[in-house]
Parts: sequence; structure tokens; C-alpha cells
Amino acid sequence: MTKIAIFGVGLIGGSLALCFKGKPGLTVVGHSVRESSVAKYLERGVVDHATTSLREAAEGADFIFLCVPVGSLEQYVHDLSGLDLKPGCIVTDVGSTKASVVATARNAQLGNAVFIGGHPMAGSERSGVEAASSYLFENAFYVLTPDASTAQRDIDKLTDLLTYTKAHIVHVAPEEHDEIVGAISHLPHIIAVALVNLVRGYNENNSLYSVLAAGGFRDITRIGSSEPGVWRDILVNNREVLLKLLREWQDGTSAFIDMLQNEDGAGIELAFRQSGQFRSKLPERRKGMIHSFYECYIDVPDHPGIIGHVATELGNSNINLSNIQIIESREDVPGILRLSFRKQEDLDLAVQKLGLIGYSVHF
Ligand SMILES: NC(=O)c1ccc[n+]([C@@H]2O[C@H](COP(=O)([O-])OP(=O)(O)OC[C@H]3O[C@@H](n4cnc5c(N)ncnc54)[C@H](O)[C@@H]3O)[C@@H](O)[C@H]2O)c1
Ligand SMILES: O=C(O)C(=O)C[C@]1(C(=O)O)C=C[C@@H](O)C=C1
Repeated sequence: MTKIAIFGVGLIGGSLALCFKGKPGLTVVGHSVRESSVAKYLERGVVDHATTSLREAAEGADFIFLCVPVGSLEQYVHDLSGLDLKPGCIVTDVGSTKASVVATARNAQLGNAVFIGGHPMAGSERSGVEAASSYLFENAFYVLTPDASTAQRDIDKLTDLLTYTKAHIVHVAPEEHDEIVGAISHLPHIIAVALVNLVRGYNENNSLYSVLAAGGFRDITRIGSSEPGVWRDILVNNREVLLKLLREWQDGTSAFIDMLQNEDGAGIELAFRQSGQFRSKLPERRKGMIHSFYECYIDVPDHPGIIGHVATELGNSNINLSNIQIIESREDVPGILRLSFRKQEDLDLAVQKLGLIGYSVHF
């Protein structure tokens, strides 16, 4: 049996556990520092075995996934270095920053175990094992950060195991990763939170703000509901990159102040045009960086059975739908459905079919 130990079975650790559990020859052990969490992992059936003992989870493991918040990763690498890990064991993590954990692991005495940094570029604003899903990584990019000293055999071993996630593996250097992910993930989280808190302040004096908050506000602020402790650790860890990005962001907002002061309509139009052109060229029509390669959105009326209707229509036309999701753009009604497909042909056929039966489809 190949033993996989997962430390921190939350959104990401739990989703990995669900990808591996029940696969031939694999056994999944979950670790938490809390007894109550261990009981929950077992109750929910995401792992084969669970323990509060670091030693019991780690020893004899062929793979160790560190899925705890970024601020605890280095301590875990340190604690593992005090154990007798199985020779050839691959230790990896899923942290949203890479430079510090990779540097720590490089200096740690892991015996004959090997560390390869990792970061699945998929997630959500939800947290905990309750939010875990075996589909979370499907079609997402999964960054690994091996360096010149990492044996190809070990990279292959981890890559082979990760095929169960159905993610696309990419190799990126840790520092480059932190710069890029700072811009496309960490900065957007800061902007979302700052914007929500700005409106929260206005709303204290006038509750119409939250009543009228519609699609635009909700679209840009979904990630403003992310887990505070996880994001505290990410931002503090990547602070140098983020300070630079925030200064550049200030330049961006200053440019808008100037354009408004000068009533520079052409400048505003240009900014929107350039932004739209860049977004429309994002690879494979993906919305965000995550989830699925081929996606479209449809507006749906507010009546029961609509999801079933869409799914049935596509099924009847032999169109393979890989995911369907309600985007909660309004409080109590399904407003928009996000449909995901594995193949471009399926997306094209779906767009055609849904258009014919009267749905408004957009990308
Ligand atoms: N949320 C995302 O979208 C996302 C995406 C990719 C990677 N990540 C990274 O994955 C890791 C886990 O994030 P998550 O979203 O699964 O969070 P989560 O809160 O869902 O899960 C975190 C897990 O770690 C445990 N934990 C929390 N604090 C701990 C501590 N101090 N010591 C030991 N265990 C602790 C929790 O009990 C839980 O099991 C983080 O490093 C995060 O940066 C998150
Ligand atoms: O989709 C989301 O909710 C996410 O926050 C996922 C997201 C992102 O910013 O894109 C968040 C953190 C990660 O480390 C990777 C992905």
C-alpha cells in the first residue's frame, strides 16, 4: 500500500484526500492537532485513518502533504525533520506562497526524504473539510517548484500521484511564483476586502448600500469572504511583493483620479478597452485562473427545476457537462449558471444548443 499522509484536512487537504481515497493501492491518513477534527475527518469519510500523532501519520508515509496555513508550514517542515521518515518519501505542501517554505525545506534535515514545493491554483472563499471536493482541482493548474537538485524520478513520482487531481502540472521557480501569484491572487484578495470594508462603512449609515449591491459588487468581492487566518498568513508571508504591488496599484487609482479630474473620457474608455482586450485573451476562455478550461455563463429565470432543465437539454444532445454552478449574484434567486466543459467542442455545441432554446449565453 502507498501511504499518503495529509496534515491539515481542510478545503485543500480534504480535497486532495478525496482525490486519493479509494484509489487502488492508496491509503490516506489525515492529521490534525485537534481530536475533534480527527473525529470529523473520519465521520465525513474523507480519509481512511486519522490521528493527532505527527509521528504516526508521517512515519512509513510515501507522500506527505502539508496543507496547513502558510504561517505553520515551516514549523511542520522542522517537526518532520526530527522524525525517521521513510527513505524516498516525498514531502510537499500546498501553501499559497513558495519562497519561504522552499528555503526552509532546503536547509532542513529530512534524511532520505525529498521536499518538492506545490501550490494547486484552485480554491474558494470557503474553508474547512466541509468545503472539500474531489473536483476542486480538475483542469486547474498545479504549480510544483522543483529545483536543479530535485531528481527527475521524484518529480515523476509526485506528478504521477497528482494525476488523480486531474490538474495540469506546471513548474515555476518559487520567487517567480510569489511575484505572479501576488498579482493575480493576493492583491485581488486585498482589493476585495478593502472594497467590501469601504462599502460596509457607508452601509452603517445607509442600509440601501447592501440592498442595492448587485452583480458587479458581488462578482468582484466573492473572495472578500475568504478565511481570515489563512489570508493573514499569505499576505504577511508575501509582504515584500505585496508592498510593491500595492504601490503600483495606488498609481493605477491615481491615474483614474487624474482622468476624472480632467474629464478625460477618452482615457477612461481606453482603460476599459485595454482591460477587456486582455481579459478576452486569457487562455482558453477561462473565467479566473481556476476550475475548468471551457466555460460559459447563462442567465436563468427564477423558477424551480431550471438546473435540471439545462442539464437535461445538454444530456439529450450528448453534450458532456463537467460542472454546473450557481453564481449567487442576487440574494435569493439563482441569477447566473456557470457551465464547465472538458472540451472546446462541448462548449461550442452547448452554446449553440442553449442559444437555440432561448437562453442568453455569455463568456
Ligand atoms: N483557500 C484556497 O483557495 C487555497 C488555494 C490553494 C492553496 N491554499 C493553501 O492551502 C493551505 C490550506 O488552506 P485551506 O484553504 O485548505 O484552509 P482551511 O482552513 O480549509 O484548512 C486548513 C487546515 O489546517 C488546519 N490548521 C489551521 N491552523 C493550523 C495550525 N496553526 N496548525 C496546524 N493546523 C492548522 C485546520 O484545522 C485545517 O484542517 C494554505 O497554506 C493555503 O495558503 C489555499
Ligand atoms: O477562487 C478562489 O476563491 C480563490 O481564492 C482561489 C485562489 C485564487 O486567488 O485564485 C486563492 C488562493 C490560492 O492559493 C489559489 C487560488
